[in-house]
Amino acid sequence: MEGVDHLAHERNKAQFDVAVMKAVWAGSRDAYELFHRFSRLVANDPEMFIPAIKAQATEEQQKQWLPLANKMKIIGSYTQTELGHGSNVRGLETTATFDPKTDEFVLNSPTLTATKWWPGGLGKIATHALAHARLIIDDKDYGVHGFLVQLRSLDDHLTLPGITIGDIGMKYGSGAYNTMDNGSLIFDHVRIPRNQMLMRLSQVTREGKYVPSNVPRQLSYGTMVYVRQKIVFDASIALSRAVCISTRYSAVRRQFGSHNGSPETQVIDYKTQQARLFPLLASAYAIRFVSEWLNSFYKDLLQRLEAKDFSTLPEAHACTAGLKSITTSVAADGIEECRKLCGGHGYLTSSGLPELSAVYIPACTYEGDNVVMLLQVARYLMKTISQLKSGNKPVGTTAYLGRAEQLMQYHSDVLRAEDWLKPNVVVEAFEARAARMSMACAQNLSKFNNPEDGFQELSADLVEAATAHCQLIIVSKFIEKLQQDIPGKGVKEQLGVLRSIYALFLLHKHIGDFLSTDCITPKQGYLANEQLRSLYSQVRPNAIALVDAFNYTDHFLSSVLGRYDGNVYPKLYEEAWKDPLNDTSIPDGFHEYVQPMLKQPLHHGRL
Ligand SMILES: CCCCC/C=C\C/C=C\C/C=C\C/C=C\CCCC(=O)SCCNC(=O)CCNC(=O)[C@H](O)C(C)(C)COP(=O)(O)OP(=O)(O)OC[C@H]1O[C@@H](n2cnc3c(N)ncnc32)[C@H](O)[C@@H]1OP(=O)(O)O
Ligand SMILES: Cc1cc2nc3c(=O)[nH]c(=O)nc-3n(C[C@H](O)[C@H](O)[C@H](O)COP(=O)(O)OP(=O)(O)OC[C@H]3O[C@@H](n4cnc5c(N)ncnc54)[C@H](O)[C@@H]3O)c2cc1C
Repeated sequence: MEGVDHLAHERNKAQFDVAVMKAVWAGSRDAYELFHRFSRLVANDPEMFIPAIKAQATEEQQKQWLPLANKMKIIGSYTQTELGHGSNVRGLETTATFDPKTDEFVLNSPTLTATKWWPGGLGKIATHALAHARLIIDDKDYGVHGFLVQLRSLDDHLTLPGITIGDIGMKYGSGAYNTMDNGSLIFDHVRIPRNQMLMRLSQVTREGKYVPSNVPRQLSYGTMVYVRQKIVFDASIALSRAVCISTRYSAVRRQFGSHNGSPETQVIDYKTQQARLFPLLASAYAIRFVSEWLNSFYKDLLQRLEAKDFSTLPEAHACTAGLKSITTSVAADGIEECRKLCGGHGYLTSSGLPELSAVYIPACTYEGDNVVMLLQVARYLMKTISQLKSGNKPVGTTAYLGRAEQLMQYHSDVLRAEDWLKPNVVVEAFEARAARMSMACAQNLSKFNNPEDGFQELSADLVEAATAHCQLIIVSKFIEKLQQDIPGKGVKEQLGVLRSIYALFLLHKHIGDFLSTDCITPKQGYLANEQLRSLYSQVRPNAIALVDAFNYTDHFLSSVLGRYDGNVYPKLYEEAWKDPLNDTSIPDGFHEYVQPMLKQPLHHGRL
């Protein structure tokens, strides 16, 4: 019935202050501004064009271009990827050749594979591109740099001479990503003034002299680092949306278990449902907290860069690349799991889950393919280990590698299931697993004469070691979050349950790593799983309140299964009748195509 809260009985079970949990989830205000930018972003993506100008343009260039971009007087596209290269930025083929006679750069797409391909906004709407091209001066190739190129007239929006632009066509399913005009672009000797090369990091003088950057060349990749840390926050939004829908529906849905006319069992009470759903609930909170930490780490990096302090740049790259990879994979797989947790109705568009999945899953690819990103983390870990011998003391997220020798001797001292609730016990196990996996890779790498051959040969193991490292970061940041002062009845306790679920679920899922590295015994692994089951029972009465704390409106969730009031069946039915197919009883085409078949005379009893 309208106006009745069908989940009130669930909400009354909450053992914590939901208002406080809402505040803990919301975290810093800018997270929500970001979210609203994200919802605009899928329709357009000036959000990369502007950060890129800030990162790569001189003050003077920023003064010229930022006001135009901020006021949408020009619409920009971050135009880096090509038909033939996306991951390998240093392999991009578009050229920007300096012409000293006219003090211009000539942009050209020398091959088909040099066609710019995928940039958001490029297909129909962008008037300007921040195009990444190989700087060529006197036939010398100086590598990839950024250039501002006008693509379309600001009067009639027609493409300018030498510019061929198109949309790259429909993408995965009918998802909302098809509202994004990812485009293609071919340059045919397009001339731009020299001052439209972004020259904050390196310059080209009027005489055509190349002035190399006096800061790490990787700063030119700064926008990607910025977006990757944003994407981690985005993963917490996407996963929490799906978890909210599937948790509420799991409390509404009843199937089997009726005795003597009693109501059937709520599917949320099945242990298998809990074992699939509650780790995702815990992961949503874990990703949110690690995104908060990463954002503050990134802001600290920016301050350091202002002071020409590049000391945390390598770690920032490794953390943004690795956490982007891990969290988008967890979120994408989690959204699909949430669809399955809703049974048949999860496959309806009106559940909101197919659309969420279709829009979200490219996050595993854009801003860096997830495997390529983990390989970057692996490079960083191997480099960190190689420097141990020279006495280099790792700090920050690799500090545990400074204790590698000790961790190589580690054996968990867990005796009882509840020992796994102790944060230090969990962190030690995760540190030992990550350290041993990385040390084993380093050990194997040392057997190769050519380190690059070794890296390629061992890349699958290296990806697993990088994954273990990133999972350790997320577990550690969840633990650190709970060391903060968090008010509110039962809030910290509930978050503690989620923290333990997150960690022990990972331990159970990756039990092979923990056993093969001899960090824990099979018995200790068994106790962890025992503890996990007990934790699910502790979350159960709070599940609805924990997803209410995401504070999502029904409009935002756009899901009949995830409605706040749990009034699912009438709304499912109502939603179905909105389908145009139900405007008529007899479907189009029946009389032309189906009825003649039905009317065919029977021959000897056969059609
Ligand atoms: C924008 C969002 C704003 C807010 C919006 C709201 C919410 C946001 C949420 C989500 C966003 C939503 C939607 C976004 C939608 C679409 C956006 C997608 C747009 C794109 O999709 S846009 C193209 C992205 N396309 C890539 O993502 C290419 C990936 N490919 C690379 O990134 C490089 O190709 C790499 C790194 C693989 C190899 O690069 P390479 O060959 O040059 O380097 P190499 O491996 O040789 O390493 C040499 C030394 O450089 C260091 N190093 C490398 N990279 C560094 C970095 N970034 N910072 C610092 N150091 C770095 C290494 O660690 C090493 O260090 P060392 O020497 O010490 O070992
Ligand atoms: C929805 C969407 C929006 C996008 N928006 C933009 C945008 O606005 N601007 C822009 O410039 N680009 C954009 N892109 C492009 C995106 O950044 C690239 O697709 C992404 O970086 C992956 O590169 P790729 O396509 O070359 O993948 P590839 O690298 O070709 O990946 C193919 C396979 O090769 C593997 N692989 C590649 N290299 C290695 C290696 N060294 N070792 C092991 N395995 C490897 C990968 O893991 C993957 O399995 C967008 C893409 C999508 C899907």
